Amino acid sequence: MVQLYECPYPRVSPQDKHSFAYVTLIKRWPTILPGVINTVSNVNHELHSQSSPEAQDKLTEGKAIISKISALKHDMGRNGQLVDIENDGQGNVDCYNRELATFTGDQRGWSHVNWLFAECYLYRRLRNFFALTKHWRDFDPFFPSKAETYKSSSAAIIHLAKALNTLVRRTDLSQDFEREGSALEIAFLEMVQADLWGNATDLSLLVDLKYEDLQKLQAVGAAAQAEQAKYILRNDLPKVWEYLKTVKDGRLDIVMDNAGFELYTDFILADFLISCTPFVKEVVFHGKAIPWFVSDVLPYDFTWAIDSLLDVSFFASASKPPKEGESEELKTLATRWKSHLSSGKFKLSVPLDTPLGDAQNEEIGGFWTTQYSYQDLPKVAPKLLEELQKSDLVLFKGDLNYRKLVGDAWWPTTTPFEEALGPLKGKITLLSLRTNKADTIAGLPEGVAERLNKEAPDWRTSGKYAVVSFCEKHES
Ligand SMILES: O=P(O)(O)OC[C@H]1O[C@](O)(CO)[C@@H](O)[C@@H]1O
Repeated sequence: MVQLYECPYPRVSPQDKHSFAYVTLIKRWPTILPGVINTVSNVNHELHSQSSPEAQDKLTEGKAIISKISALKHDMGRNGQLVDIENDGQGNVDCYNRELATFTGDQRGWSHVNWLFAECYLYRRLRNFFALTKHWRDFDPFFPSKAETYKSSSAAIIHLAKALNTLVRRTDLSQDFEREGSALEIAFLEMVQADLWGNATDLSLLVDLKYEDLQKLQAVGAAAQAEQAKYILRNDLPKVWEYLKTVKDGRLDIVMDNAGFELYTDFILADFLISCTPFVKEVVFHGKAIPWFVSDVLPYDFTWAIDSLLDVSFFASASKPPKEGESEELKTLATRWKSHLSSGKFKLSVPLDTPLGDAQNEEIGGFWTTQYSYQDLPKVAPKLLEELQKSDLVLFKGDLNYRKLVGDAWWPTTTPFEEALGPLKGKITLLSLRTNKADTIAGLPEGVAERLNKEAPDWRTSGKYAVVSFCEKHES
């Protein structure tokens, strides 16, 4: 077995009752799992009225999925042990089972196990229940909620479409970009911040999200951005800008997080860099192979997000539907993105029509749904590393990616971010855009954690604060 990186600090676990891991175990998973049961039950309900043998077969399988999920939830609640994942032919089973075998006694119980491992295992286990069936293999139980939240984001979507289309129409934008405070620099900062705060819309956290909350989270526009900049606890964007100015016609990779609005902001940033700057000529997007942490991007979500912008009926039923002319803005944007896809300027790292679960069988598409921290990426996924090394900048979106970058450990908060990357440090040029939704954090200036512990005790997990962390590749 590969020798994994040994973190000098303990990994977060629900054993610590003050941790967000504990809150997840006792409150969040017990909400997410019944949500999946509901979605399956709704489909089952429809099937009851259909008499075909196929429908009846599907119904029987649906009932079996529901009982497996209920048993899993029950196990969690009584500190049962994590059990081996059954082989379903979809990859990554061995890596989970191998690591699980190294946990002894208490370590294997839901209340004690390493949190990062347990969460990844949970989504792989859920996938297993569907993958083992004939009729539910392509079913994403989180799709309805992803689609609903995307629709509710119409106001911010329209705002950003107008803003980007205006920038793309400007012919003078990249003139004089070397100058401090140039128009291009200001636009860049705005687009990156939209992408950063796009990560605040996370369905796994916002299970009871109300429409008004969503609007607040998605506040966009220069004034809102300036206001929100106060909440960025470490901000490497000036360094990123200096670095980007040295890149010409480069490649950006985005290790995506959530579908819907966050994905939309990823597209916005990617398109801005391609259409308005000389720095980037292609963007490679990396998604997940299986339904993951509720709202992560699957191959289907990727194209669906663009197609929905072209489907006038989709946003027509939103609480803030597009006004006159605004559908045209969405159409202009989506048509440009489609042409980026056909010209190869936008690329998904796996074929666009990859069925659910299939990408798990390969290192490039499957690594993101393993349990591994990215500190172990060089050892565990050397081919993926080689691929990422072709990129001028690898952008990691969101909280889970951040947790994996720093191994989800209790680092002292002032530990340099580079150091927390362990063996990944210096292997690729990377930028992490993360709104804080879990305890682990590194790279903060002295005194920040102490101040916030008094002023805003939930600063590590509320999603209101953020960190923007950059680390350059060292030539070897
Ligand atoms: O979508 P993101 O930003 O990766 O966040 C995922 C969320 O789920 C968690 O993993 C907890 O379940 C947190 O780390 C985070 O709040």
